[in-house]
Amino acid sequence: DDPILQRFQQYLQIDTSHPTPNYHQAADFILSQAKSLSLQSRTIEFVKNKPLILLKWPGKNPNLPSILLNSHTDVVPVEPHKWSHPPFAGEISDGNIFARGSQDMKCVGLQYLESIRNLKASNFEPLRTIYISFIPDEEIGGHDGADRFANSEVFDEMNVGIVLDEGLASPDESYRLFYAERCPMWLVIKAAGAPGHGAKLYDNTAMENLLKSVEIVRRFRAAQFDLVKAGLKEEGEVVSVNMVFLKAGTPSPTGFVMNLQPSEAQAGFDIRVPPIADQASLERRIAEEWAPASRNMTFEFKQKMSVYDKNGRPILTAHDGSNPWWALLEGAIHKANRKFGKPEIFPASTDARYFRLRGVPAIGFSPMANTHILLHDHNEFLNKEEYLKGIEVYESILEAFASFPAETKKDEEAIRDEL
Ligand code: MET
Ligand SMILES: [Zn+2]
Ligand SMILES: [Zn+2]
Repeated sequence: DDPILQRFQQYLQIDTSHPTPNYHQAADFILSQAKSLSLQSRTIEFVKNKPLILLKWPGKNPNLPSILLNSHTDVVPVEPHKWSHPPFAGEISDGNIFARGSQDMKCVGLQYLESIRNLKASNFEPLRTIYISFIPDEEIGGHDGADRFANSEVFDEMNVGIVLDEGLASPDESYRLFYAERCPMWLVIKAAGAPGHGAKLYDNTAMENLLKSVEIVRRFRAAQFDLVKAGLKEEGEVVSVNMVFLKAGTPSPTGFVMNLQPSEAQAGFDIRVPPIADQASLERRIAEEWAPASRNMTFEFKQKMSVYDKNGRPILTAHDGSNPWWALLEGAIHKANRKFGKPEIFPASTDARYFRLRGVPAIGFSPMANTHILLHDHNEFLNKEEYLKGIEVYESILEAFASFPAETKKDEEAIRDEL
């Protein structure tokens, strides 16, 4: 009956899973929390019925670039019957809190707020303004969420100097820190071919055309995976390709027509491309080898983002001496008696890329050590001690970030503009 855990459970109990996330209920909950914390709040609907909640804790020097703590309110769907605990109850069993979103990423959203609650209770006053955003639609690409937000006047006026966004759990004792992420390319390839009798052997059927491609894609996948298995590359440094659907056949009332070779077949792939990869050559490979017109194939992208910014530079956040926030973050984690690994490229995708694209440094971090990676999996859970420890860690981070005096280039510019 710890009120901190009860608040986390309350948030987890709101079903914000796609395709029908209950965003309004989540918004009401966040707003009630903001009220209890005396934070300023506003609700912005860049797209109707997709509220974004923006909270603000004003700093003593409002001219300094601010800190943005970002999280998404939506979660991926569940197959409830495959869960050992109901996915929207937030039940605690053996000290583990079970729910969709317990790792990805309702934990982080509420840890931000709980750390602010503690800092306020200790009379901490931030030098820099702290914003906390709760954003819709991350799990379906962020187009009506972070993309709109990062490109809005609201965002410009916030003068954000650093964004914190989600990371990944770590099975060992070291937290993981992310300076970049792979970009999604969701590819559908389609094969066409002459239909015919199920008993006839002939060339150029849709199924054969598709399977040749699937074989080629699988070879590429294996080669990339081998680099990781051999320890030559990290997970986030290779191109991942996974087949996520196969669709073909002529439906019948009892299943599929068995003596007819279909005239169309398609397959879908979730591809993730690191910012250090040659995306253009991958696209050529897709057009020439994975879906060649010569084999009666076509392709389309359901989602595609460039790994480069408008100047052709890979989208990443500096993690060397040129980015003082990185050292501050490491120092703050250290001060909270936790360890961290070397900077990584996030293997999936997050909203952070939209902020990085605007030239704002963004670090991916979810304070979950000693934790199985269960995001998007059945029985997602987070240990309650680990959750509580994360709150402490954010206190340490916010103390460091919000007290950071004017030393970055952007700070100097802000102060010069003011004079
Ligand atoms: N965060 C989700 C993922 O990585 C959605 C990203 S949008 C393509 O799958
Ligand atoms: Zn997430
Ligand atoms: Zn996710």
